Amino acid sequence: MPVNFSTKDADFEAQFDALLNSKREMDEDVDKIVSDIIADVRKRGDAAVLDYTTKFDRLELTAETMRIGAEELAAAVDKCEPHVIEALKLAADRIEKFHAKTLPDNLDYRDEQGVRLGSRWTAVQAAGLYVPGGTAAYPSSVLMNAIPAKVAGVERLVMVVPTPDGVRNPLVLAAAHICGIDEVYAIGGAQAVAALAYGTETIEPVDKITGPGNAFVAAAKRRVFGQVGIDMIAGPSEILVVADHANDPDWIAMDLLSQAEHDTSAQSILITDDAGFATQVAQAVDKALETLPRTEIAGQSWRDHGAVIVVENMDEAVPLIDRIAPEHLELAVSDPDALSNKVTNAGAIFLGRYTPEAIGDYVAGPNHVLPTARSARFSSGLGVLDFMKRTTFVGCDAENLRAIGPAAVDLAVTEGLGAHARSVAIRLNLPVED
Ligand SMILES: NC(=O)c1ccc[n+]([C@@H]2O[C@H](COP(=O)([O-])OP(=O)(O)OC[C@H]3O[C@@H](n4cnc5c(N)ncnc54)[C@H](O)[C@@H]3O)[C@@H](O)[C@H]2O)c1
Ligand SMILES: N[C@H](CO)Cc1c[nH]c[nH+]1
Ligand SMILES: [Zn+2]
Repeated sequence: MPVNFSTKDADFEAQFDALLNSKREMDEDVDKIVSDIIADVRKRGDAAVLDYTTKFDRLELTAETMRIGAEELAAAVDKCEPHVIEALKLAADRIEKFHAKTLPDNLDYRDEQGVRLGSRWTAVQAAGLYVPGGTAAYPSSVLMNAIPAKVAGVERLVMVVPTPDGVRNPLVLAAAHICGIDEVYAIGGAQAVAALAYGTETIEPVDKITGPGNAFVAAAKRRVFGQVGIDMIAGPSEILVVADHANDPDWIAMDLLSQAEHDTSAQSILITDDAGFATQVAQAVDKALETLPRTEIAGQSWRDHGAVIVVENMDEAVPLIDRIAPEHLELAVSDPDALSNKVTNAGAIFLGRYTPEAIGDYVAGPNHVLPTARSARFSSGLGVLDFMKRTTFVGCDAENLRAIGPAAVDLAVTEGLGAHARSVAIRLNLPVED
């Protein structure tokens, strides 16, 4: 059974803290396994990647066959149902349009002293895109990774995707082809992240690794940060649904299960102001679980990590939402804007009874690669800016260097940095007193 408690309970704070601190992904065992895998890939390169692929994905590859060639990617389009390709293209188009609107502007101006100042955005040169594939194939995650990278102008896109038992999902490959990715490797988990970060004999390292994955992928991204950039920790999925009694319990149950079915470590939470409605939803979840294809995974996630919290009124929900900082926040209430405007920490917000989170997973337009494990307190969903970096520039001439330079000389002297002081003073014929 999921945990079920109310703000009226005397031990509410203790129960809420236990929920916040429950470890769903980053336990020490996972971190140890991942650090060993990364060290091994650094030492043995391709051989280690191939060994772990045999171990975890149960398939024998070679340095040559781990790459999925451009012809296979193109041929995959014909293996998919035309209406599904159309759906993929509709999704791609909407995602592209949304992300294009988020391209940043450069800055170039002269300030009051006439000093030229500005900043300029450029794309990272090579990006590694992690597409999950352990327990389900995620063609949508190909789009969500690749499209912002393309919009940003990344030159080299390298996609990795595990293919357990050697099963290559045609729609994943078709999505790569449609997005114009031509360097794809059939590898996953920590070994793929390590290969992208450090390189192997076959795979050139990248500058930035993005994309979602399970606990092993999330831990590996944490570990390689610094060697490469990462987008964020996009680990096992989460949903927090805030729903009043005016909802259909079956709808809300399915929304909770839509994220539970991703992973046994996924987390679904319901906050409601009606205890009777909470019971109806819990019953509806049990009923829905009988019909779902991934009932084992969804059921385990719901039992082990699910939670139902009853509040006295919806205003009480706001600080709880901010403390949970969910990946997805669904506001199934009559005035979603009123609640939404008060929330600070959430990866993505879904407004109103007719905006199920799943619409954002596929076709809405904003990215579905989102921060999990409370990291929405300080990070955002994947976007164009994740594939770009900002360079600032400054241009002085003799006149405006004379206006602002003496202050720099003074500050350099107080920091005891004589060469700094002199590199400015020498241009202005100023004396320096250390
Ligand atoms: N936060 C987001 O934005 C977002 C988006 C989509 C998916 N997801 C999450 O992505 C995840 C997909 O998980 P998945 O497992 O299906 O695919 P995955 O590709 O993330 O992981 C599969 C890989 O995990 C590694 N692995 C599995 N068991 C291991 C073990 N015992 N030791 C070491 N490595 C091991 C293997 O290398 C395997 O190839 C889910 O948790 C889902 O919730 C998150
Ligand atoms: N809900 C996931 C992000 O947590 C993304 C996804 C992909 N396919 C379906 N859903
Ligand atoms: Zn999903």
